[in-house]
Amino acid sequence: MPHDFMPGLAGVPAAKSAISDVDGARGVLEYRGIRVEELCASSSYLETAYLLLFGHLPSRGELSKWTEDVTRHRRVKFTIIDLMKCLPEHGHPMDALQAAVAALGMFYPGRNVKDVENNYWSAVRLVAKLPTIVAAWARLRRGDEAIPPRDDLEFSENFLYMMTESVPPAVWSEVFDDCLILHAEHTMNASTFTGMITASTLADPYTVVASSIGSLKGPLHGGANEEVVQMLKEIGTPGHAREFVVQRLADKRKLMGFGHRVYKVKDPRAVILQSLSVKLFKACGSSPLYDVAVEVERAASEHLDAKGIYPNVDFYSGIIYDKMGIDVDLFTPLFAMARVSGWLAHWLEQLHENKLFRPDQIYSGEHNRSYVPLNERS
Ligand SMILES: CC(=O)SCCNC(=O)CCNC(=O)[C@H](O)C(C)(C)COP(=O)(O)OP(=O)(O)OC[C@H]1O[C@@H](n2cnc3c(N)ncnc32)[C@H](O)[C@@H]1OP(=O)(O)O
Ligand SMILES: O=C([O-])CC(=O)C(=O)O
Repeated sequence: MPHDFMPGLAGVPAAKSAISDVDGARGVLEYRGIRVEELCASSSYLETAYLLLFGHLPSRGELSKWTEDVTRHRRVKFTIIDLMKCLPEHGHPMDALQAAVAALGMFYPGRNVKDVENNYWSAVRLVAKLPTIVAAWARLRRGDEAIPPRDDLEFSENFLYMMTESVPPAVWSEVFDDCLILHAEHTMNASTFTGMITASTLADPYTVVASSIGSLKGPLHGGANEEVVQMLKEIGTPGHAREFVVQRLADKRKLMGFGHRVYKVKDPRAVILQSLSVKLFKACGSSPLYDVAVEVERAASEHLDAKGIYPNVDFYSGIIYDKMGIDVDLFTPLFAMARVSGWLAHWLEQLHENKLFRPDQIYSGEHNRSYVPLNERS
């Protein structure tokens, strides 16, 4: 049967899902029907992860069990830390994260994905351990020891503590937790789709998440948050922003952190992240990067608004992380440790009615050619 070819599968539904929804024309993002603005105002990352994974807001008892389960599984085995110590310290943190997550799967039973109880514990472990791995790598590569998690600290507070060995100011944890909520899920994006393809073979969840991490790394997807801050640093001052934007577009190069396959207005997450950065600056002083970013957005709007290209989730997030002193190449791992709940939600959803992903192709090569022996080839 002939099919229309849609490059990048643009607009082609690849799954039915009740996890999240994007209205790209109005700039609305909902998780399980609840707008992200409301979740940032009232929920926590861990509660939102539960909502994504299990489909409903937890009762008090469910939330306390989930929080306790995740908290008790934050530690990673010393052999994982030893493995990370063997990786080259100049390597990209996304590669270290991918390797560590793939290795995690060798320690835990995950192969029988029909075992619902085991799937629950796999989700607990992955949500719990990714931050520990990210923070451990941030320290190990500088020659410092990894800091073990503290059970008395909440999820985001504990992550920032493991990065620095000091308990962060409350506003940092609040802002960071909202960042995690905003990065937790986003319908059929490339890394989620990658994970679903892997999951469709009934591979274990560690392998699913490791493959999603690989996909998130690329600069057209999660890797853009790192490139945005590099771009803002290169621009240097707000006064240079307009000239930079004009030149970049004249060179037919993309502005990082702008544009989206689905949103044709400013990404609602960029709107919230921008206000979160202002909240952070009120508490601990501004960032020159923010002033540059605002000018880039203003200059870009003169050229890109007409094409429906606006800031996406990656545009303002890095400014927040940079202000917290987090290294630029760790920004995409932060994205991954939030998105793991979305990846796993799609994994669990797909297991209910799994069908192996095996799309078709349109062959554009030749047929019936003869093999030419090596000594007869020109
Ligand atoms: C978490 C996330 O994944 S959010 C996305 C993060 N990625 C980035 O920020 C990287 C920069 N942005 C992009 O590369 C793109 O906007 C994408 C890949 C995100 C989505 O784009 P697609 O739907 O594939 O559209 P595509 O890349 O084909 O662009 C369509 C047109 O808009 C232009 N365009 C898209 N994004 C940008 C941009 N950031 N800057 C300038 N022009 C752009 C393209 O040049 C193209 O123009 P043309 O029609 O004149 O050739
Ligand atoms: O939906 C997409 O294509 C990319 C994105 O914004 C995300 O994954 O958060």
